[in-house]
Amino acid sequence: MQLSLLNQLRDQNPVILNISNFVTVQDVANGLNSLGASPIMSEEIAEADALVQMSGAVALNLGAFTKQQLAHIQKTGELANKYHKPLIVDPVAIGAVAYRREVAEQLFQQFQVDIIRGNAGEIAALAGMDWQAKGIDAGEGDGDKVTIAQAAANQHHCVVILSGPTDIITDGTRVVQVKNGTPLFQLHVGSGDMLSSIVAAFAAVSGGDYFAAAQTACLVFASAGELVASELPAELPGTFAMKLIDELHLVTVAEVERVARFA
Ligand SMILES: Nc1ncnc2c1ncn2[C@@H]1O[C@H](COP(=O)(O)OP(=O)(O)OP(=O)(O)O)[C@@H](O)[C@H]1O
Ligand SMILES: Cc1ncsc1CCO
Ligand SMILES: [Mg+2]
Repeated sequence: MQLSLLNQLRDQNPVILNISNFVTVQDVANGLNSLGASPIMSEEIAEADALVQMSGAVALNLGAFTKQQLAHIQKTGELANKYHKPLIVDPVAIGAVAYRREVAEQLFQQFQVDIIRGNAGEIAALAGMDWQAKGIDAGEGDGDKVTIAQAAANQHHCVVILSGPTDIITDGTRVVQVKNGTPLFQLHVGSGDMLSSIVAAFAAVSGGDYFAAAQTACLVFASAGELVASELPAELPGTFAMKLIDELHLVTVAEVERVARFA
């Protein structure tokens, strides 16, 4: 685990270009900003070239797009490849909506993604494995999640993060499991979207080691949430979300090391 990447991220303050969804865009921007990166969002294809060039990494969220926005998403992914910027995709709800899955598969033929971050329902869909996803949620399935994540990584030639109570990070061969977190994450819509953009921020400072970036991002984010939850007097989703933003700013390498549980 390369926790020194957290300090590098804060020192370098990389610009992270996000095509977000309209539901969680502000959480994504504030999560990145609070952690120590510099978010920029865009909905205009005419500025895509300039924005990709100035960015340290690009995060594409497939949460809620129109056909026009899809053209923008595709162009931005192609530009990330052209300018050799780390490219992260969050394939929201592709396990539940066939149209989204087809769109995602078409996009993955237009550009090479470096890291895909999704829940079990989304990653199972990518791997072509049986799973009952439910809307944006992971849903139910009895397949082995490590096998599913490895299959998705091998099929898409990238690092895959299958997030949930345990985050599984794999490049198809190597596997790391981050066991930190809190069920409160599930009570805040956009926890996954925040994680995906934070993965991009770590990728920006990783020197091309996307497996290390993905692990460290998962550990820092889940540990921050766990630290917040441990101080709350009850299950308070609104307070959790607010304090998570605070904790992303405050959390230190030493604090993450103290609570870290991974294998
Ligand atoms: N039951 C849980 N216990 C501990 N941590 C959890 C739990 N569920 C999710 N997490 C954490 O929540 C974060 C987001 O992952 P999750 O799999 O919920 O994303 P998601 O389903 O895409 O969320 P959304 O689409 O609602 O934003 C990760 O850091 C993950 O470790
Ligand atoms: C609720 C919701 N619907 C489309 S995107 C989104 C936020 C989670 O990505
Ligand atoms: Mg999600």
